Formats: sequence, structure tokens, C-alpha cells
Amino acid sequence: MSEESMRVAVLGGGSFGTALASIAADNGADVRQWLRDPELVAQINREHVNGRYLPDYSINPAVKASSEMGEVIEGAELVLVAIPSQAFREVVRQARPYLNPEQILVSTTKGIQEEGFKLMSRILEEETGFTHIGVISGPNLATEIAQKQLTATVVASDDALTRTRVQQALGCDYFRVYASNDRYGVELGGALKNIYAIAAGMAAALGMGENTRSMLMTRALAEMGRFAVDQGANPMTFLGLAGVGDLIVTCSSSLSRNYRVGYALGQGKTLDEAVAALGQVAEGVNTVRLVREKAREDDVYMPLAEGLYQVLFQGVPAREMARMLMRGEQSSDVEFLLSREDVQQAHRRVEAHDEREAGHE
Ligand SMILES: NC(=O)C1=CN([C@@H]2O[C@H](COP(=O)(O)OP(=O)(O)OC[C@H]3O[C@@H](n4cnc5c(N)ncnc54)[C@H](O)[C@@H]3O)[C@@H](O)[C@H]2O)C=CC1
Ligand SMILES: O=C(CO)COP(=O)(O)O
Repeated sequence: MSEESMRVAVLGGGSFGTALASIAADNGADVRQWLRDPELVAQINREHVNGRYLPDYSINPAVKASSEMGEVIEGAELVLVAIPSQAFREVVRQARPYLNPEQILVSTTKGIQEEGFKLMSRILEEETGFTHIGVISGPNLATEIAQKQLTATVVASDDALTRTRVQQALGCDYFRVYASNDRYGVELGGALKNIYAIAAGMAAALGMGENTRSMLMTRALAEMGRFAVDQGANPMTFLGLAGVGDLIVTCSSSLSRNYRVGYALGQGKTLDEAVAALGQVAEGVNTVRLVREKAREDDVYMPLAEGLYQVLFQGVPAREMARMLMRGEQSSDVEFLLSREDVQQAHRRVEAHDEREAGHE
């Protein structure tokens, strides 16, 4: 990082907010973290532990927690917003009076707002009108970051200052920050992969194997790409850490909350029981509903999202859904090379040929 230490504010006292605050402090930044709960504030300041969200890890003692929003935000060059999507706008509104347009605002949240199908950086833009806005997203399990496992993420913004400052603030021996100028694509990748993490957790609980997981992840990527194209995003972004990278980690790890919700469902729990047992937010539960609705509206073929929706909200048994998906219409592997329409057309031609032949017999 630069000679002079940067002031960093983190809004949110959850596991990822806390892990990021600690990275920035490890990196020499002057870090303040805002959270609502005064007892947790006191614990972070006194014991340097977040007992509610990251109980087994110590936080860099330089992180100063506070429940006074102004104290945390004023004077910060970089403000990281790590608040679940459902409360995101409300917290940004609360922060607004203390923010100024010189500050860099970065969302770390992988979710979608129901009204208008908006991603979080759009909310930052709408609520502030500022120009230095970005997102970070990637394969970033908070617990592994807290263990200082080697990790990479992506900062995405069309503003070069935002990208550079985030790389300076967070890039260190165990955390590498790659840059992207596709903010929407990076953010969309982070939100979409949560859907498939639930499905992967469910498949694991049902005893399905590695072939199955691999099929699921790869077809998820195809489906995500289709959705990205429909939304005017660049599907190439999904080849990076915020797409395939995050898909791999969240579909493979029981440290992922979305995976855990899926696993609990696969064990026979109801959705309410699975969410209650988690005690934290699994963004994918809401995302699958919103994406399924959008895909229907825009006529995008998303059989996995549709299938998961039916299992979660319409009582279709997971095994039955898996069977239906396996028996679904014939499709193409890489649709950028061979379209689904071409595959289906070929089937129709062959079937018509077979019928003609049968007629001649
Ligand atoms: N935990 C992880 O491994 C990762 C999480 N993320 C994303 O970061 C976002 C935030 O993540 P976490 O820190 O993990 O969340 P979390 O679920 O661990 O905690 C969320 C925090 O937000 C606070 N909060 C909730 N509603 C609030 C409100 N109305 N006002 C003020 N505070 C409120 C909670 O009290 C808690 O401190 C998530 O949406 C997730 O998609 C991204 C990468 C990794
Ligand atoms: O996004 C994550 C890892 O990159 C964390 O996933 P969960 O929200 O499922 O825990």
C-alpha cells in the first residue's frame, strides 16, 4: 500500500465485512467498522473477535468498531458496504448524510433487489449519485479469508480510481485483487452462482457424486451465460473469478451458506427449517425466485433455476426434478459454438426421416 495509510470504512458486522476489515488493517489501513449491535462492537474492540459471525478467528486489533455511522464514514477514502441485499438500500440511506462524492463506494453483496431487479452497486448509484462506485466479488469464503488462506477477488468498476484504490487497500500476501471494468457482469456472476450452490448442496445430501456436481456446475455456467446475454452483459466475464471461480467454491464447500441451505433441504428439512438452522442470510433463496421470474418474462431457457424454484417453493421432490432435468430436451454443450436451436432442428430432421422410412416399410 502507499506510504500514507488509507482510511477505510466497512459497513456491516457480518463474516465478510469483518474479514475485509481485518485484511485492510493487516495491510496498514486505518479501518473503522460499523455495526448495529453495541455488544458486538464492544467485543470487537475489546477482544478483537466477532463472536457472532466469525467466532474462531482473531481480527486485526487495529480495526475499530462503532455503532455510530458518522464516526465510521467521515474521513474514509474507501467505504465497503457488506450488508445483505434486503437491508442494503436502508443502510445506504442511513449512511447518505455522512458520505461525500470524493469517497469510493464499493458493494461486497451478492444479491438482487426485488423491485426493478437491481444489483447493489446500482443502489449505491441511485442513493448517492456519486461516480466512484464499484463492486468486489469472487471465490471469497469469509472463514477461509479469516484463516488467511490464499484468496483472490475481483474489483469491478468503470472508474479506474476505484479499481486502483481497492487493489491498494486490500491486496496483500494472502489476498490478491484482480481488476475488471465489467461491474454489472461481475456483480451478476456473484448473485447468480448462489442459486446453483443451493442445488449443489442438495445434490450432495442426496448422495449424488462428483460427476453430478461437475455437470451441475458446468451447466450452471451455460445457464448463467444465457441470462447474461439476455441482460446485455458480457458472458466472457463469467470465465473469470467472479463467475466460474465463485461457482466452483460455492458449489463445493460446506462453508458456503447457500450450499448449506441446499444440503439441509436434501436431508429433508423444509425451506423454513433450513433457513432457520443457518441463522444467517443465504442470498440464493431470494435470488432463485427473482431470476426465475425474470427468465420467464424474457423467455430465457434456465432449466436449473426453474427446477430449483419448483423444489424450493412448489414442493416438487428434488429427485423427481433431477430425473426431469436429465430427460429434458436435447441440448448443446457450448452454445456459443453450436446453438440449441441447431441441435433441436437436427433432431426434428432425423425424426422426420425416421418416420418417412417407417412409412416405406
Ligand atoms: N460470508 C461470506 O463468505 C461472503 C459474503 N459475501 C456477501 O457479502 C454480503 C454481506 O455478507 P456477510 O458479512 O457475510 O453477511 P452476514 O450474513 O454474515 O451478516 C450481515 C451483517 O449485516 C447486518 N445487517 C443485516 N440487516 C441489517 C440492517 N437492516 N441494518 C444494519 N445491519 C444489518 C447483520 O447484523 C450482520 O452484521 C452477503 O450478502 C454476501 O452475499 C460475499 C463474499 C463472501
Ligand atoms: O459468496 C461466497 C463465497 O464466494 C459466500 O457464499 P455464501 O453466501 O453461500 O456463504
